[in-house]
Amino acid sequence: MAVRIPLTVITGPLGSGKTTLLRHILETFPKKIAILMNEFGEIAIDTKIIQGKNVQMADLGGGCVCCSLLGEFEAAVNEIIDTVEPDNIVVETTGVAEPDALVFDIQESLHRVRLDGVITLSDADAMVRYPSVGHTTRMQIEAADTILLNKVDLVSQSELQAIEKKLHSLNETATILRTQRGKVDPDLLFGIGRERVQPPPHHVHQPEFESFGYKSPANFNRQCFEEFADSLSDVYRAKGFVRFDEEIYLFNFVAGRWELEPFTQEATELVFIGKQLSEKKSEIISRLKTCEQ
Ligand SMILES: Nc1nc2c(ncn2[C@@H]2O[C@H](COP(=O)(O)OP(=O)(O)OP(=O)(O)O)[C@@H](O)[C@H]2O)c(=O)[nH]1
Repeated sequence: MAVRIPLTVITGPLGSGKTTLLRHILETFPKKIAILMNEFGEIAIDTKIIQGKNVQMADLGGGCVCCSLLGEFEAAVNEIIDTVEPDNIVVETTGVAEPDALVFDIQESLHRVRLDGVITLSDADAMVRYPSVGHTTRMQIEAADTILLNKVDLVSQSELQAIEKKLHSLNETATILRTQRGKVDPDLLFGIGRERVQPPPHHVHQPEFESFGYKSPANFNRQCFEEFADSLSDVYRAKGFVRFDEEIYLFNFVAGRWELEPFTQEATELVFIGKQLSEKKSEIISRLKTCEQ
């Protein structure tokens, strides 16, 4: 029988640092990695962030691999194995995904891969600012073999200890590693050899978040856009690319904190994610449009 290719699932809440971790892995891990991404939102941003880094990618589109895309997922795994023969496969789930159905499906139905491990990112900053752990986040923590307690730069030592205690109470067996911007020795993430068998999931998962996208050929006024970002209180997560004065930046917004990073990309395209967002969509877009020049 052919050797099964190790597959690693990366999960964790919206904006916790999954794509940042992937960028770090691609810079530091010497093996041939193939990446499957499942994004929430109609415009695929993460795929574009990772593209061009000499890696084979497959994008599972804007749905949730945990519920509706299992057939598509299996086909994508088979295709990536046939075309690139990777040493390792990494799946980045959406932040709203509960990984149990995915883990079950990988173990039950995907005979060409072996689930090596589940890595769950935990957002230290969000855990301090929003201490109640929601259902999806709890499922992500429970599924983990390794938990990366990320964004340690944004919280105090005593807060970190309290979060670690909480994580340990939800998952006694996972290894917890503190990270800043996902910087961890990749050898600690691969070769876990998970043995825990996932029972069949029972729930019907309905993401409570909504999203919308916005594309524009315009140049944006930077100061106006920064004021817009400061006022995005109805949105939990926003990401994408924005053009100021002929230069494009990667925009990342998580729970009120935001960053801009110079990035090579074609045009402005942004995704906004939040609860009950459809009610606020037109107001958010009209505020954004005032920054077009
Ligand atoms: N201060 C700080 N910021 C971080 C750290 N890790 C990630 N970030 C920032 O957090 C934001 C979100 O990071 P991403 O890696 O895009 O998060 P994600 O989990 O892939 O997001 P989704 O795919 O939308 O769920 C970006 O602005 C990152 O630069 C960290 O350790 N410290």
